[in-house]
Amino acid sequence: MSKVLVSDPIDKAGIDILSQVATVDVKTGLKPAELQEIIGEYDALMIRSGTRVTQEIIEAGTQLKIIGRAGVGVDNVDVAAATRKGIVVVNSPEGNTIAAAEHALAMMLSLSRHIPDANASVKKGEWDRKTFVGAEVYKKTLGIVGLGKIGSHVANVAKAMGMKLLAYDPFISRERAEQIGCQLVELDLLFQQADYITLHIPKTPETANLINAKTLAKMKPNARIINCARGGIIDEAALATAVKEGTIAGAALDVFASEPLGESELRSLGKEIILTPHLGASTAEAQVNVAIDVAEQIRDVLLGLPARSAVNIPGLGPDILEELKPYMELAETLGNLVGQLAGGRVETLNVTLQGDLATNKSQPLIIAALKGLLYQALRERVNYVNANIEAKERGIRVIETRDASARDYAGSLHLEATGTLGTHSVTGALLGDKEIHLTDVDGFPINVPPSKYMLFTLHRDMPGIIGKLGSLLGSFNVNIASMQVGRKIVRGDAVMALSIDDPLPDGILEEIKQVSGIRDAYTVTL
Ligand SMILES: NC(=O)c1ccc[n+]([C@@H]2O[C@H](COP(=O)([O-])OP(=O)(O)OC[C@H]3O[C@@H](n4cnc5c(N)ncnc54)[C@H](O)[C@@H]3O)[C@@H](O)[C@H]2O)c1
Ligand SMILES: O=C(O)CC[C@@H](O)C(=O)O
Repeated sequence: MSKVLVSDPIDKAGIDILSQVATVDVKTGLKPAELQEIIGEYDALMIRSGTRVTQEIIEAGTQLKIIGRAGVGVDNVDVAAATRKGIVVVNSPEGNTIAAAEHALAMMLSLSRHIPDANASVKKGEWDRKTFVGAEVYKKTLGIVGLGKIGSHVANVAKAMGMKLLAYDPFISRERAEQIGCQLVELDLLFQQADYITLHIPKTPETANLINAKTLAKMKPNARIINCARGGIIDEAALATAVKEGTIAGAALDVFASEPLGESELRSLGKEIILTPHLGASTAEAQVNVAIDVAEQIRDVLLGLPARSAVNIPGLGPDILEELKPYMELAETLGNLVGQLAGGRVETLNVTLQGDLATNKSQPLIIAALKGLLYQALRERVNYVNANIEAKERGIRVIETRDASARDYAGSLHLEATGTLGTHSVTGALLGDKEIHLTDVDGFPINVPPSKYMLFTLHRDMPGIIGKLGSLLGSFNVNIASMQVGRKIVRGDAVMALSIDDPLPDGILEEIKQVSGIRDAYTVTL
């Protein structure tokens, strides 16, 4: 049975799902060295933001197949190191969207009405109504930096509260922003005009210290900043100075450059600053959502299925996966088959999406085809994560073609592999949207479902050849489950595809090649 380590507090709903397929150890609060010491025993690691999965941890995770982040941000995982080792990294892109958006809105209102300090004052026995006079958000301008999932929900609620919305997000269209009720503006204008600025962007080299002494100086003296996104987007020292000097009116931070927050000037400031300990995702609902979302993906990967929100498998979102999953299996089978027919070292793989498939996303199919192609060389070490990298390292050139006019089947996939021993091609389609069929081998039309053990011959279409081959296989006690001949012209060249019950015994392939009329023979295991 597989073993899963859960190293941060995760809702029981997730643990229950993992327990269906694995032994689950929950060990929270491990020091990096302790995690490094034990990670080698585990097939999967499930974390929240508390565990840092560094390159050292990944190197020590010799059995690791998947790292599941119960949340959005994977900045506490060395994704590049995981990718190099073929470890899938999954997250829950939407499970805590509402929780994080509501936390940002709560921060905005708390800042405006000084709720945390007023509450603390009453609890101390005071009744001070003068110090805590606030400001309304109604008719004020909210500047949203990052109009993704969380930013959009914040916009919807803020609009209902009567706020005017400005947004800065270079990756979304003006139309999309307008749909959400936001005016898309340049960052400087947002800084100059907003009464409230809320950050909903990832931390990247472009966004690190986006809020600094220079940008703070552009803001209005009544401006308040909310950061429930990522620490390090705000220069904390510059922010503390700006609040102390009245350059801006206040800030509410849920995330910090270094967590847990250590010694910080921010702690010494008054009601203008609100600090929470990375609570954006901490609602009962969000924790159930992210735990289930990620645990299901870990379960699937441990069962050999693809994950729906893998961050290191390019182009494979949940919607795409749902649609393309059967075709990915087709691509992988064809890749495995053509790799074995080609033998030797494959140098070029031509991937043609035919018929209805021509309008689909090709990247997941190419990855699956490469995974199949490299299986003979790498076995279980190749997966959807590292197939691309492994292919590049082996110098395999991938050429993608689309041919919507190919209409033999509604949608089919054609792979052609050229290598040191020549060129071979296979085509396959899905029958009834599910069942894989080989529809062409080396240009000869056939229609057979692939089976675990197969034998292909290239031969001259002439009387007696099938009988000779049958007798030869019989003499080696090889049972033929099915057989089909594909030919283009009568008595010309032909391909025979045989499904056999067991692998061919050693030496028989050479004897098959000696049969008069048989030009070549290939045995494959799928
Ligand atoms: N505090 C918490 O507990 C908590 C919880 C959930 C998410 N988060 C964080 O919130 C942030 C937003 O999450 P999301 O789910 O909305 O992500 P998302 O991917 O849906 O949205 C991010 C948006 O930022 C935009 N963006 C990227 N670079 C930008 C740049 N340089 N300038 C402006 N916009 C840029 C993107 O185009 C995208 O629209 C992430 O950093 C995430 O890790 C924090
Ligand atoms: O695990 C958490 O509580 C924080 C999650 C949050 O930062 C995220 O990126 O999803």
